Amino acid sequence: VPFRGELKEREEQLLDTYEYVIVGGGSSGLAVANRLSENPKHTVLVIEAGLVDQHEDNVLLQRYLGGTMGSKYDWNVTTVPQTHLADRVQKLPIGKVFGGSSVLNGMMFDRGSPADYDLWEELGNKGWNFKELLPYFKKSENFTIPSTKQVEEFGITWDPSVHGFDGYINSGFPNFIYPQNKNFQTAMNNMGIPTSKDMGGNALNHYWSPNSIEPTTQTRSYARRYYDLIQPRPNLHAITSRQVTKLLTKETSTGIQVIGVEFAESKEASRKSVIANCEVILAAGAVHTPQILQLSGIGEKALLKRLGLPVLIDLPGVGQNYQDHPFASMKLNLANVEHSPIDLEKNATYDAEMKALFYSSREGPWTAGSPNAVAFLPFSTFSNRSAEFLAAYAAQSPDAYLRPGLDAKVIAGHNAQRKLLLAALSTPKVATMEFIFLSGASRFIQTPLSISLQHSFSRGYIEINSTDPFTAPIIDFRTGSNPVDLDIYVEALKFCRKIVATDAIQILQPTELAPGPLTQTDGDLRTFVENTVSTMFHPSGTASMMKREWGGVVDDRLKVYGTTNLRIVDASIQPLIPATHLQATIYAVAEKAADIIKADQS
Ligand SMILES: Cc1cc2nc3c(=O)[nH]c(=O)nc-3n(C[C@H](O)[C@H](O)[C@H](O)COP(=O)(O)OP(=O)(O)OC[C@H]3O[C@@H](n4cnc5c(N)ncnc54)[C@H](O)[C@@H]3O)c2cc1C
Repeated sequence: VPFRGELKEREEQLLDTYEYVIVGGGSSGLAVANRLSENPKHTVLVIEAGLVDQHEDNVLLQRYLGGTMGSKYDWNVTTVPQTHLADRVQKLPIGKVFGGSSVLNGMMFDRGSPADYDLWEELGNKGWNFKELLPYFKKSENFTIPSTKQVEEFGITWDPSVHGFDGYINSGFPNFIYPQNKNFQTAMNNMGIPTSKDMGGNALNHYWSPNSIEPTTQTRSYARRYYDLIQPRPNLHAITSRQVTKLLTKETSTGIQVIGVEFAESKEASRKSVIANCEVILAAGAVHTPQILQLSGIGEKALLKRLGLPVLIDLPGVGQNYQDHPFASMKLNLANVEHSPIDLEKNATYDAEMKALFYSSREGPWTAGSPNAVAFLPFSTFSNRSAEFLAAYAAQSPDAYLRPGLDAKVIAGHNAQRKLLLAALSTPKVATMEFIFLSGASRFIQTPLSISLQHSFSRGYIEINSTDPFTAPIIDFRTGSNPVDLDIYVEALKFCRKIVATDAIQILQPTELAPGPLTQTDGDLRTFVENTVSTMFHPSGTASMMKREWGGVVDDRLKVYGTTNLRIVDASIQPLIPATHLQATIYAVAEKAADIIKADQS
């Protein structure tokens, strides 16, 4: 697909000034760039640090899902050793490529429950609730209804009123779904857990999760479509392989004005700059947006002073409130399944046959890879000790397990979050854990039944440790720093065993490989969790939309406090991570952000 905006190769081809300069051509950045450049009078520049993908198989095909992690399209960053996870260092794949993490992601395309987004409004952000986000979920989406065969075989249902049908990102089910996914649904239903008609308006209990997949080619549908599919727009420019190194600012009577950005091709290359007449928009993702702010003198005063940076705006919340969905797995061998994705790796003849099938008809296992069978369960659904665990959180003092030395404002914000979370998690309206049946997905390990805590009380951070923009910031998830978080995994693992014990799964002849039959006590299961939990790749929350006195970084117009014209539109702004995979929410937020920016301009 040819580029429809103008992709520039050299700085000399850029204009000196643009109306809008967007930092980061990732999932949110390309969506916002598209919408802002709809007005031909508005010149828009996207600056992206990474390369442009070449439609390689490991980018486009579900068969090779996960194959870009660790590649040249990944920032390849790691955390500091995680104290509460047996001191393990964690890899954090994030996209360094035009399209950002949407190029790398696992293609699950779902939403949180309405109550998840309503929490954002309850935190004081007017207009940020599910009802007001729904039109933007729809605007970003082009949903393909399931085939008659899938409806008949799997009983997939859907609600057209919650989907969009002409947005840029395709969503739908792959042409092939492994039959054993149905066993997971039956197991859930037999345990009294219903199947949601459609996760779009009710992402709770068991549901069939769509993928971000293009229906005709059965390939990845990703943020590049916001760029590739538009008619030529001479007012939309993009430059890649250029890293923004800092914001250029000036003080005005109404606050700090960001007049442009500085960028460079490499650490050694000379710094270039470009001017923004209207606004600079940060879309660099939850790791790099706080890094850019801190490098530019916007962040916690003590940090900036320690590094000898000017303190333009003392905003202690920058880089704090890091949230993710930590992830653990029970591994199973299923002796009685016809096929699982691991067979593609193990059996070259079978793989070749399935490849031929894919290229002749876009059918078969090469179209599958991303999970479709999931359950997002409220706490009391999977544990009869939910009240006890929530009481344990409630009994903690607000700062008990936060990072030592945190600013009082950030602690106050966390306290506000925990009060809302404690109320929400005691209802059936918000999920505490995701359970994913990966027999139809993972091609690397034997069928995992994965679990992921959706609303950790632990909080991590992103913090520069150098004034060199080419040095990665410190990434500390602080997973499990609140011990109750890890205790909940033990409950979830025990529930996994109940799922496995159902007739619907027993018929598949499962053998538990990990944690394994010898790991039975709560203490041993907890040790297993500490030794195996990793990230689900959902960094968020590090420049949160919250009140300034709560450590917020942006207001509900997504404007950075203390600035006149700096917005943030990426995963950093989510004050509380919703119980879902993040991409659909990222696109919806970006669509809404574009409308906010347009409205404030006129
Ligand atoms: C491996 C993986 C699997 C995932 N699986 C799923 C899934 O199955 N389903 C789902 O819903 N979500 C999934 N996610 C999460 C989802 O893809 C992300 O939450 C989302 O894409 C983040 O969007 P963003 O706009 O915040 O950041 P990104 O899309 O990461 O965009 C940020 C962009 O900014 C660029 N950038 C950063 N710093 C600079 C700088 N200084 N100068 C210029 N450019 C810069 C980056 O290179 C990048 O292109 C996954 C993510 C990963 C990494």
